Amino acid sequence: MINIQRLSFKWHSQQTIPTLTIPSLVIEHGEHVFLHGPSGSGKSTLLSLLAGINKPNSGTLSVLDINLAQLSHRKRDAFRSDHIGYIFQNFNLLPYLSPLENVMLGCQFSKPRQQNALQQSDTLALEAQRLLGALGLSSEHHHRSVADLSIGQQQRVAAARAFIGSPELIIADEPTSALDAANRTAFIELLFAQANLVGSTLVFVSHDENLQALFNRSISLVDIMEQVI
Ligand SMILES: Nc1ncnc2c1ncn2[C@@H]1O[C@H](COP(=O)(O)OP(=O)(O)OP(=O)(O)O)[C@@H](O)[C@H]1O
Repeated sequence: MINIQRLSFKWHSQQTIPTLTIPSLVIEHGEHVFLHGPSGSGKSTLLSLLAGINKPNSGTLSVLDINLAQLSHRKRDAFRSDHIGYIFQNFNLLPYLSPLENVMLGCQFSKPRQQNALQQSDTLALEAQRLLGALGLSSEHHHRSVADLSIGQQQRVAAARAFIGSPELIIADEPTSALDAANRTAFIELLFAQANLVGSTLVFVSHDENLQALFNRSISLVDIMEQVI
C-alpha cells in the first residue's frame, strides 16, 4: 500500500538538516498503523507527504504503486481525492454546511468515490446518513449546523467524510486529542470497524501511547528516521 525508499524532505531549501530522512518504510494493505513520536519530530509532515500535499525532495514515496514524488501538483490532488480519506486534527469541517453536506463533500471531487458510495446506497445523501449512523451520530444531528455539534460529534462527521466512497487509505492526524480515554477507545474501535468493512489501510497519528495496544502495528518515527549529523 505504502512504500517509501530513501526519502528526504526539507520545508525550505536553505535547511541544513532535512525535516525527514526515512531510509525505508513499507505499510501493507489493510494494516492499522499507530504512528508516534515527540512533538516536532515530523509526524504531520510525513502525513502531508503520504497524502500528496507536499512532495519529497528525493527518494520514492509510492501509495498504491504510484510514485507520488513523480506526479504534478494537480495529479497528486486528483490521486488524494480518489484514494485517500483524511481526518484532520481540527476536523476542517465547513461550518455553513450541515453534517450531511460535509460528509458528501468527501466524494464531491472524485467520480470513483461517488461510484463506490452509490454501490452502498441509492443516493450520496443516503450513504452519508448511513456512515454518520455507523460512526455514532444519530439522525437528529444530521441536518443541524456543524457549529452546534460537540467535539466528539464533529469528529464523527470528519470520520464519515473520510470514509465516504471507501478510499483505500485513511489518514488520521491526532483526531482524538480532545476526547476522554473511554471515548477515544470507542471512537478508534468504530474507525477500525469501518476500515475493516472495506479493507482500508489506516495510518493514525497520536501522542497518546496508551492507544498503541489497539493497533496491529506501531511505528516510532524517531526509530525509522536515519540520523543525519
Ligand atoms: N508548513 C511548514 N513550514 C515550515 N516548517 C514546518 C511546517 N510545518 C512543520 N514545519 C516544521 O517541521 C518540523 C516537524 O513538524 P511536524 O508538525 O511535522 O511535527 P509533529 O511531529 O507532527 O509535531 P506535533 O506532534 O507537535 O504536531 C518542525 O520543526 C516544524 O517547525
